[in-house]
Amino acid sequence: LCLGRERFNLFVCLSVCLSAFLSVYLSVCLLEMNGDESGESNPEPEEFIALEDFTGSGAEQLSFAVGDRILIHDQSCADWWWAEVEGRYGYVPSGYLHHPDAEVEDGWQDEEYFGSYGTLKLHLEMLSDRPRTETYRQVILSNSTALRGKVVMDLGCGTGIISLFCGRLAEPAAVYAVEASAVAEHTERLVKLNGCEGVVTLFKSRAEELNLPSKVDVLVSEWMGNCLLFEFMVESVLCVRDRWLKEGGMMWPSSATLSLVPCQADDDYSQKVEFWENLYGLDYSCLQPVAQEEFFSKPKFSHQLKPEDCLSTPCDVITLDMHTVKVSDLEKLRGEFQFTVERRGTLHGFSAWFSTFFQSLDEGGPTLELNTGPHSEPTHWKQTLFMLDAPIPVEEGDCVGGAIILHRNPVWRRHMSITIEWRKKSRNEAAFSEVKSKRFPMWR
Ligand SMILES: N=C(N)NCC[C@H]1O[C@@H](n2cnc3c(N)ncnc32)[C@H](O)[C@@H]1O
Repeated sequence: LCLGRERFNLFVCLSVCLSAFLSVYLSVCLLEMNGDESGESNPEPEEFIALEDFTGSGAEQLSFAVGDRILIHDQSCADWWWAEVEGRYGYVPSGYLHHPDAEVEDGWQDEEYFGSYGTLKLHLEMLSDRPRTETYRQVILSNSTALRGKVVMDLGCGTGIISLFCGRLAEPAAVYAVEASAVAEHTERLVKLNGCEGVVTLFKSRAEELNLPSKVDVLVSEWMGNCLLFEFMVESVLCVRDRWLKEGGMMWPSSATLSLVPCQADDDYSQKVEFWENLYGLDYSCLQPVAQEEFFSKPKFSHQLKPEDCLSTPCDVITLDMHTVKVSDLEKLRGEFQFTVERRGTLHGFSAWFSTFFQSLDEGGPTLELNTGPHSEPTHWKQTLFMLDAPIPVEEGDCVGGAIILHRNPVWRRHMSITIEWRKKSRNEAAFSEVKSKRFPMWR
């Protein structure tokens, strides 16, 4: 009986503890569930990055620019989230936002990027570009004496032509030729075929992952993309500069500028927009806005700007000093401009191009320049055309002011968007028009 009583007491004890545990557990679950529904479970807002500019409509929606940090307070609705941007509250479209921790399979798209350089196609285009290739040859030739005994790195050497110029036209102590794509297989043979194996060492590697025998005196690279920065290979150049260039070492190019000019583009406008006005006697004009969006929402690469289509004297809007510019500077670059229109015409848009400059290793020696603008011998880059949505008639003496903003894509790291802001003041008016702007993704 005694044993029975003890067992009974034990049973009662256990069941009381168990029911206490269950009621605590259930209340915690309920709290958590309730918390999620009312959104109170995450009192801390989550930070997202804006992938695109967004202009909100009405008081309820927030406007923001690509790259802005957006605090999200409530994601209960799928498409519109309650957000805060710099102290302002409102709804934002969730599709425009990217969570910094979300895995992007490969923001650098390296497989696709280096794959594109693994065959001869792009190297043929670059090597066929005489102004480009001859400029680098002249840089090596005019610095051949000063290069004696120096250690040079050729970053992104491709088939190795700049390294071979060094080996054949100068007497450097060593040339480190660095190439990450499959074209490096051919570079090895080219170095031997041209008798440079004694001085040129090939590194088949991404430059950022290099382990070199020594630092270098000169870092030479042909890294420029459309609109100067597209591909953002320049980031690799700056990372290698910071890691492997000796104090006081030389960067070739030493500096780079982006130039801009307001321009006419009659052919582009007539072939892409006016074309729809009267088609075999039929009215297709309702397609003009569709054509505008399809053909003019992105920049036009390889545009051949004719000098007579320039409405003003071009101006340099952005300059990079390759010895001092930082990778973080590349996130957002802004350049202002103020053009005086030099002849009556139609402002269809703006054209951009770049120049690179190569300081001499000799004190006081000549700086060499590769200019890809409309007044120089055409290169494979040609120029980039940014078409506005509506042509603007202009007269001599009118003023076109504004800014160009290069915004690096926070997710797709080889891409950027270029926003052009502009306003016009006719020669007989005192005030400028309101500022208009258009954003051109290149390409994301
Ligand atoms: N726009 C250009 N001038 N592109 C040239 C790019 C050349 O450099 C190579 N390249 C680009 N980035 C890198 C890098 N980080 N490491 C090594 N090679 C590179 C690329 O494979 C191609 O051969």
